[in-house]
Amino acid sequence: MVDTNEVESHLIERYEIRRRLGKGAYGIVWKANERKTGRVVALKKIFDAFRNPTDAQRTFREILFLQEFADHPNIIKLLNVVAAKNDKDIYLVFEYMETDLHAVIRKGGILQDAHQRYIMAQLMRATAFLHSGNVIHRDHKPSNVLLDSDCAVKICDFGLARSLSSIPKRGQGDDTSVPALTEYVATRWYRAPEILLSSPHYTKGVDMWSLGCILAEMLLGKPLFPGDSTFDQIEKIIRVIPQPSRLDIDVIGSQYALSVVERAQRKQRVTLEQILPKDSPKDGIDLIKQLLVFNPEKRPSAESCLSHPYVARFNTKKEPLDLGYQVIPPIDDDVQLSVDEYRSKLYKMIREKKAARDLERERRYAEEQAKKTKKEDLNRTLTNSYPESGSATKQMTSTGTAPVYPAASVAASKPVSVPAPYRRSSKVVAMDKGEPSRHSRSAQNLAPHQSPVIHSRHSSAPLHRQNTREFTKQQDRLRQNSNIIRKNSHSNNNNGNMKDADLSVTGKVVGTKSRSNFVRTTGAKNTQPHRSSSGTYKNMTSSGNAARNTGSSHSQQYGTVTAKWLNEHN
Ligand SMILES: Nc1ncnc2c1ncn2[C@@H]1O[C@H](COP(=O)(O)OP(=O)(O)OP(=O)(O)O)[C@@H](O)[C@H]1O
Repeated sequence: MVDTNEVESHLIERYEIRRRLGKGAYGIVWKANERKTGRVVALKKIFDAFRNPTDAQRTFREILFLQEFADHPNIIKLLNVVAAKNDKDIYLVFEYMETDLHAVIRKGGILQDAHQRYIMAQLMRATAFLHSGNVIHRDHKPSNVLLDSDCAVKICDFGLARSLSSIPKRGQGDDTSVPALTEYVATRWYRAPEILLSSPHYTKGVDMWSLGCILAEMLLGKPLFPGDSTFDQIEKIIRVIPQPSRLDIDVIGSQYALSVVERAQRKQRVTLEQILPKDSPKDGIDLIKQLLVFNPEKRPSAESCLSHPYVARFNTKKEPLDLGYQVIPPIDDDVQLSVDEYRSKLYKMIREKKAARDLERERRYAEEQAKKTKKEDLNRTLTNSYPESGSATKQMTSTGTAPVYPAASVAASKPVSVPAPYRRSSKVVAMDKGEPSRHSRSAQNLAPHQSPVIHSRHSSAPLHRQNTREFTKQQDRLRQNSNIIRKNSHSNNNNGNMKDADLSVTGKVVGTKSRSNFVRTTGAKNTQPHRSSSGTYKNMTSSGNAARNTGSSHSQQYGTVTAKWLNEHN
């Protein structure tokens, strides 16, 4: 049973809440139906979105970047933003996805080699798109990789994303004159060494590192570097990756790096091949090795990874890889504004974006209408050029009919064509009608550009499964898994209060006592590092932010190596 008290009445009027999908550090996500259209959506309620400047900044970033990157098929689409009446909470309406990569990996035995490659290819494409806008996601991890039954990937959770345009780069200006590049509180297991070592320089390489960890996790079936403290994390990394040279260490510009790395090097080394399953694909291991190198400058870009043999087969080149401009946030990321400023800037940005979108829709509609009219006129002209059809000259003069501009809402309801293999929504409709083609695909036997199907959520599609017995088993497993995940999620989250201890088995961390101090309790995922609700860059000099930390040294527990830590451990 869904506790609809958690959702305000003006939302209930628009959305029928079906069930809870997950609960993250910042809110709850439900599956819902938009009453007007019947469309299935995911409704995320961000509790107290403007509780303090740090949370307000996170909310601002999440919405800003989601809006900027909405046009990529591998990035979750934000359909709507609805403010709560209390002016505190905020509701984000997303397209719905069935599960996430963390849940699928944890279940085990579901992803075949082709699925893994296809997932990586999509992650690379999404990341290349973000990077083309000069933005880093900074929180790539399996639970932020949403999946559907076609194995289509959409990355979510942009709360930590950051534009590089506002980040000082080496050699530009005096490092002491810019705000300290501060603690980075993303999930520890996927965190690049330079972040762990408090480098003041962030590059797109931080995302590439996380992608290497995700690929290794898919092959291994569990996290590659499940560090239980910052130093343990560094140690686990250093014993596996190639030894960094002095230059590699210097490159990240961290004053702690050399001593910490030297200390970590005392641990017995182990190779990736020894850790990963024996039947791991060679090209997959090669890609991981390229991504998991100490020096961020030596990691390949997302775009160049798409030519790597591990993913090249799934590089469809159908959707844009280049945003075409750099995203420069209207607010400097290094300056923290007041809660009210963030709120009013956010609402203004949403209004402006909406107006721009409506205009763009009208423009596109007008363009289509003009094309249609031209085509019709041409047809008429051709028909009339036969003697019995009348005068061609007469027809020619009728071209150029002024397009009719429809209301934006009408234009908005026009279907958007999405290139294969991302035509999930149209395929879902087709499947109900018994479309045979895509679902008879075996994961091993794919032609270039074909997507492997994980499972179908439509039990009424037997046609597609006749010659894919093993696949059917997988599909059932995933479906069951999905049900278990959702069920457990529901039963475990029976109290909608973010402040109560809770565990969602969708693999999301859920809040305990307060959002600034939350822990996982049991299970593999539960030992994952915690994220502070501040979840963003935090100025180390800011006492306000420090106060939100967990009491002990937050940076030691979740963030980066500090001078204090070094003193205590050397
Ligand atoms: N569009 C969606 N469709 C289906 N499920 C979703 C969708 N968005 C989120 N979820 C589910 O809800 C979970 C929490 O979502 P999300 O990561 O956005 O929340 P969060 O509070 O920012 O999480 P975190 O604790 O990682 O910061 C996801 O892991 C996923 O299982």
